[in-house]
Amino acid sequence: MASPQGSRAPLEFGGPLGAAALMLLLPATMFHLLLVAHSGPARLLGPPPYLPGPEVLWSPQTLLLWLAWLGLQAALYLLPARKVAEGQELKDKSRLRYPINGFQALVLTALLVGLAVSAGLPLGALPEMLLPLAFAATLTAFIFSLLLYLKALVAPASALAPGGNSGNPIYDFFLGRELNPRIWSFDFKYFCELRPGLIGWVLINLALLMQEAELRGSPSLAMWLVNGFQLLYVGDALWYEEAVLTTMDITHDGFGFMLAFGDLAWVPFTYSLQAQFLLHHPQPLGLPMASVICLINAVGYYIFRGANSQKNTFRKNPSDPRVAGLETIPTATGRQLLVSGWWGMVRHPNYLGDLIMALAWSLPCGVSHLLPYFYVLYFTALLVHREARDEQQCLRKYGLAWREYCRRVPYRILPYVY
Ligand SMILES: NC(=O)C1=CN([C@@H]2O[C@H](COP(=O)(O)OP(=O)(O)OC[C@H]3O[C@@H](n4cnc5c(N)ncnc54)[C@H](OP(=O)(O)O)[C@@H]3O)[C@@H](O)[C@H]2O)C=CC1
Ligand SMILES: CC(C)CCC[C@@H](C)[C@H]1CC=C2C3=C(CC[C@@]21C)[C@@]1(C)CC[C@H](O)C[C@@H]1CC3
Repeated sequence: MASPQGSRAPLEFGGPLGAAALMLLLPATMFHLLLVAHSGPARLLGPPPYLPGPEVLWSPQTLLLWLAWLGLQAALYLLPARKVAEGQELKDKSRLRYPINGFQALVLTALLVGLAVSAGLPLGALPEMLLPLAFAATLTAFIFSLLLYLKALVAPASALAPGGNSGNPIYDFFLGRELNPRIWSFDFKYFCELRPGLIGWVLINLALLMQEAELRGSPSLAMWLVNGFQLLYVGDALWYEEAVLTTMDITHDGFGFMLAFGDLAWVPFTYSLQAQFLLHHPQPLGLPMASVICLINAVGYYIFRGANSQKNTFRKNPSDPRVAGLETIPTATGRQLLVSGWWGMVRHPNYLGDLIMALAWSLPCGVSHLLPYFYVLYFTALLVHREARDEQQCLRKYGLAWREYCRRVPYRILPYVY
């Protein structure tokens, strides 16, 4: 039996009360966004146009469709991978192995969807099903988190996450107790983080584009831009899938409601908000403005990819010629911290690039509504909070060396501002 050994870990997210509030607030926000996106006024801060009854939210066919989607992605996950990567060292000094076939899953999904559409599958009908689909995803996330919580009760103490084991059931259910819950080699957290939600997001975007084409004869330039930018982002995440193995979600956070809901429901149904908005609120966009927006996205992507690749290359092999010339700070753990290049500009250059891209995804929606800028606002809050969490973890890991890094690189995300 697992013992609640993590009571020493400081409570995050406002403790049990904060966790309980977030468990209500996050699904409520997601449904609010889905409802207002296709209402006439589309007011982010206004009331929803109506409160959906159970007949709108619940549909056994939609639940089956959602489960079939999860099943398809699980089957693609189990296909032979081009590479099997090792994760970070665990408490018991072992390392888990992960298949690297996410990009392959994206391509195979695209082929299957293409075949199904040419055989008459009405993909353009998907936008009408977003509410019941989001409900099915939320329900699945709740039940799944409950099963994960129960599974952790019989997990060995070495399998538990540093947080998420406070002894308070609400907090632990939210944060997740077990670090890498698996059945045989099937890793639930790694699977959920990158597959059903991320690929589902671009599929929803595509369905919205197709419905716009049905409604108006052809997709608008704004819709093309949003689809293109977000496909690039998802394709990039799956192409560089191995990098997710060093994120705090995989190495530090347990798998509980926060990540299960975030991965399965929040990502596909709220990250597609701009495309949902555009379907119901067409925006004129000329070529000059579209070019400026493409440039903003390109700058964001350049910083995001440059920073992530520089750190990943350095972590894999510090003597790689692409990073060997960079200045570093030694730490007591034997690892080094980069203090020049992208990581000498601010302490989280990858977040800066990500935020610039977030802005580029909203700009095609014009400036008449605040709603499509929800992602920028939410993402800024998420990254500021995430940066603070990472900072605490790095301070614990690297102590004085981290303080020295903060002295030499004083800004966190935005040079000279924050
Ligand atoms: N769209 C979305 O919803 C989200 C997107 N993201 C994106 O995912 C990506 C990964 O983000 P995230 O996991 O938060 O964190 P990072 O990729 O920024 O990783 C942080 C880790 O990098 C290492 N590190 C920090 N500073 C240095 C340095 N100077 N030199 C070398 N190593 C350093 C430390 O780990 P160590 O030393 O152990 O290697 C630290 O814990 C980002 O691009 C982010 O923008 C993240 C969250 C949500
Ligand atoms: C529901 C809450 C508000 C919190 C949910 C957080 C999750 C949505 C995010 C936590 C970390 C994530 C990462 C990504 C997607 C969003 C979640 C799952 C990426 C896969 C996005 C693409 C990047 O290239 C890598 C990211 C890793 C972290």
